[in-house]
Amino acid sequence: MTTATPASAATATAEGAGRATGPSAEELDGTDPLARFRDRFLPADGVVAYLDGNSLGRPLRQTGADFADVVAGEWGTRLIRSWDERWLDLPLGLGDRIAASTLGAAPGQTVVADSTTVLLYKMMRAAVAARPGRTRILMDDDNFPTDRFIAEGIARECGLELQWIPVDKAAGITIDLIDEALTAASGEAFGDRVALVVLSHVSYRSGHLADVAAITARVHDAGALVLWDLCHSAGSAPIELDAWNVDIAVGCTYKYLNGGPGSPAFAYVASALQNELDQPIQGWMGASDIFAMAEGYVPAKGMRRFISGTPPILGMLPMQGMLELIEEAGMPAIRQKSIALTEYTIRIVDDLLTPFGVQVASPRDSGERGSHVTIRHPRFKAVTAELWKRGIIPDFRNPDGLRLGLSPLSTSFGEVLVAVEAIRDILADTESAAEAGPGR
Ligand SMILES: Cc1ncc(COP(=O)(O)O)c(C=O)c1O
Ligand SMILES: Nc1ccccc1C(=O)C[C@H](N)C(=O)O
Repeated sequence: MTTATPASAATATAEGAGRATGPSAEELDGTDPLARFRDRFLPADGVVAYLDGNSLGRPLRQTGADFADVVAGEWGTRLIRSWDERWLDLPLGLGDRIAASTLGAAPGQTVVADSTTVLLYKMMRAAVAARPGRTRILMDDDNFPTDRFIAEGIARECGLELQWIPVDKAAGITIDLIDEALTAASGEAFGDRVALVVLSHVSYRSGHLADVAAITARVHDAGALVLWDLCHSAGSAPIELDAWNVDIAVGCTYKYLNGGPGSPAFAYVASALQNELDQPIQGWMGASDIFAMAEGYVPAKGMRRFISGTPPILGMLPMQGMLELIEEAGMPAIRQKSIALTEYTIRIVDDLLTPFGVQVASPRDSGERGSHVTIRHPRFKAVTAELWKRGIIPDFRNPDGLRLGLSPLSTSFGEVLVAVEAIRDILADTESAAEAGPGR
């Protein structure tokens, strides 16, 4: 790694923001077929560039009015009657809508409920119980903390072993890694100790996009179930859960589905598997006859059984507005814009930041990349703090990763340029790291 002097950095600047090697941000914004959608989001005072939609998507302009309508109407006027008229069916109806527009899944396999964490718990517990006699959960060691922590807890609770799959930082989760892990978990037959494999479609750290179809097929060769975490792909990358033969998937709705802070998550269970899975938080809303007030729990047939208690109806509102935008734009165009944004980001990072020793941690092949680009530098914790002061909002992930989250419907190429130029300026200005700022 070579660290440039400010003088060589200035040379990079003089070359311009990638203009030598491709179209400028202005040109890209000018020809962006999805540019019109940006105006549908609420402007944020003092924010110059918002590059954290992979953590919290922006609200739509219409969201405030949508809330006011529901407070006055469905809640304020229809009151308790709204449960029968709409709300009881909303977790499944909205699930079907997310499934159709973003998950490549037929109706009746997706539900909206709980937080991602709670759904991960319910689904992992149900899955391991459906493979009795198998004693291992496999998970990549770079998975998001909540996934890892939930698996640790379930392993302890159920007397199972948690086998970590060591992720190759350069290549992400590959079929070879899965093969090796399943082979290591073989007794009489390939992978026969494994009950469940849990992986993320897009890595929260590096942005690697996993080959879900191929990996799922290999897990099935071992007779195990697979659970995919779709938090970083739902709404930004193509997903074909039915065609890929996925068993179970869970994802959050506050990133690229713009559901707002704490909006409920979704879970998908392939129809053939649904009645085989018994989830551990057996509340009345997932029972076969909700209002029977029965003595004992009998799970509902189908996806309703994965609901536990009263669903957070208000938290489901903003994502409904966002789904309209997604349906209007279509996932193929959204993916195209996502690729254009990440390609542009990598191009100008190469141009402007490589002279400072910045490295691109995300894959360079668009086919292997989700919708954020992670760049690395030892001083990025302090740089992120300074960016936030200037109204430029990416995020920082320990130990040295700065993530540039690119939301296809709300992010402009101009925002990326402003952010990367600011990173260059801060790196040029600061000699040493200041241990401060938002770090997680
Ligand atoms: C891959 C992944 N899983 C899970 C979560 C979060 O779970 P929860 O929505 O319960 O906080 C996140 C982000 O917060 C994530 O990136
Ligand atoms: N839900 C949050 C609440 C507070 C701060 C961050 C988050 C995130 O979503 C983090 C994200 N999952 C990540 O990939 O780091």
